[in-house]
Amino acid sequence: MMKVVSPRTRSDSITEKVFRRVYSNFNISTVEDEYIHRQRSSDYEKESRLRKRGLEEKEEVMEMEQMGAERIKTVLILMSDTGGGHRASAEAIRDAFKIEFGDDYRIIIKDVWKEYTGWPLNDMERQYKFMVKHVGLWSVAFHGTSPKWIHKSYLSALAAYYAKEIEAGLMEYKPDIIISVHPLMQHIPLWVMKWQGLHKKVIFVTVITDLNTCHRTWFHHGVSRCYCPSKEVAKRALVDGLDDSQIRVFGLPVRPSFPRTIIYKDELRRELEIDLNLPAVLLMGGGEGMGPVQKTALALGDALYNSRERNPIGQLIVICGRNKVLASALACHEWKIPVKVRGFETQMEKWMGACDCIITKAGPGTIAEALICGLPIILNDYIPGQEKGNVPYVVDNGAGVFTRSPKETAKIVANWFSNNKEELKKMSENALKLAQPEAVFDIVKDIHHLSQQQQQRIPLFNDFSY
Ligand SMILES: CCCCC/C=C\C/C=C\CCCCCCCC(=O)OC[C@H](CO[C@@H]1O[C@H](CO)[C@H](O)[C@H](O)[C@H]1O)OC(=O)CCCCCCC/C=C\C/C=C\CCCCC
Ligand SMILES: O=c1ccn([C@@H]2O[C@H](COP(=O)(O)OP(=O)(O)O)[C@@H](O)[C@H]2O)c(=O)[nH]1
Repeated sequence: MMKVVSPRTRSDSITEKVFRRVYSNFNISTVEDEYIHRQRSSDYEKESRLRKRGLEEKEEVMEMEQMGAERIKTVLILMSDTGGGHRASAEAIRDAFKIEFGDDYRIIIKDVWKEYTGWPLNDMERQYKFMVKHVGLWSVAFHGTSPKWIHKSYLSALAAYYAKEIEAGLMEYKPDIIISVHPLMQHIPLWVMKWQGLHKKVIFVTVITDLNTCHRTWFHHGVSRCYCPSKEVAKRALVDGLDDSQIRVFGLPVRPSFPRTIIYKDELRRELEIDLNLPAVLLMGGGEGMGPVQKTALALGDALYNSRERNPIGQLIVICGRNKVLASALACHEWKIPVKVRGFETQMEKWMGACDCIITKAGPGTIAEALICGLPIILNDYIPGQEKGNVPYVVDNGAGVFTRSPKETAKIVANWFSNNKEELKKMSENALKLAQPEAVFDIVKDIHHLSQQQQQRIPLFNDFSY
């Protein structure tokens, strides 16, 4: 069913603009029609090209295939700084590729939305921050966009509107492999690739960075692989219609510096100038320093001080991430116990390795890292929707507890550091059992395997297609 609109009827409304873009790009009315049309014509062109070339060219292809085996592959990782977790996972994948395959892969981490598109896609960070501050609003947006028809129509309109810009972004990097580590980076690039006839040549995989109650936009049927961090997420992927063959469960990708750093607590404490003898609690709130960090720090300042004996029973490290207001408020406070207040840290494995337990909102990245370091976790907050399921993931596996009360949190830590060291030890063991330190290596090895299979099927696409 084609609906062609005459240019004379065009107005400046957003809807019209979207359709105008679609028509002017492809001279066709609907997105679905566009797929079919583009696909058919590209298949037809491909077939006739192959027929024309004949045997002579087959030999040429074989020669190029041998050269291609040595060609450096380009991997484009799509992420957005909505929270700190997506970037951390992207960096983890980049570092693991480097460790496993040296210079065989060129890794580019990009927020293509920010660099190549306009509003609202290029402004997601700011809008997301606003929404999660007003949790009710985020909850409505998260659950309201869960039905497929809602998010698909919204995202397809954006894809059509920004098709040229995103195409330009892809052309600039000419990726052999695209890895999305963000829930909103499946549909649009896959549509654009389909329009270009690249979807069979470029490997597209999704690496999910939510541990349990993730948004349905993560599950796109057109991906070669959907890497799920847990069985719970894999079940959701199956229910959403992904095929078993697309799903792999390796764990959430954590920067290799976590599993590969040999941790000597004393050495780390010396390096970070932390007291060697007092137990230490790490307090944080994701990359943005979210959640009840300030109130909890103050409550810990009281609870970890033994006023009868006039000495501290523990020490506190607060990592405020990018929250400068929080960092300066805490730095001004007068503490009775040893306290370190830090901003955004790039070597989180060292801070975690130097501490005995952690208090954090239920961010999946921080949870996965803390598990690798064997840190018992007190979860003190979660973002509705994607982080809600992380609470039972930790608590039901005996790796931590959940409480929203800063006083209760401080009491638990004081208890762990004085009378209840056994519980702390048990939880640390459970955390290590739940940890998946090899996940990121398993993921990159599987992608490498996919890439080798692809090369056998469609040799050297990069030399023909871009
Ligand atoms: C019927 C009522 C619907 C009302 C909504 C109307 C319009 C859309 C407005 C908002 C879109 C809301 C998007 C919801 C889908 C989000 C999927 C999701 O899980 O997002 C999570 C990420 C953040 O990542 C998480 O961060 C956590 C920590 O902070 C943690 O680390 C976790 O692991 C991470 O997964 O959220 C986003 O990226 C949201 C960006 C939302 C930007 C909102 C502003 C709109 C701007 C652009 C719109 C672009 C796309 C919207 C697509 C809508 C369809 C899904
Ligand atoms: O100063 C900081 C604070 C946080 N992080 C990292 O940011 C990520 C936070 O991800 P998470 O999923 O926990 O929460 P988000 O920030 O996405 O809400 C984790 O990898 C943290 O180690 C970091 O590198 N430095």
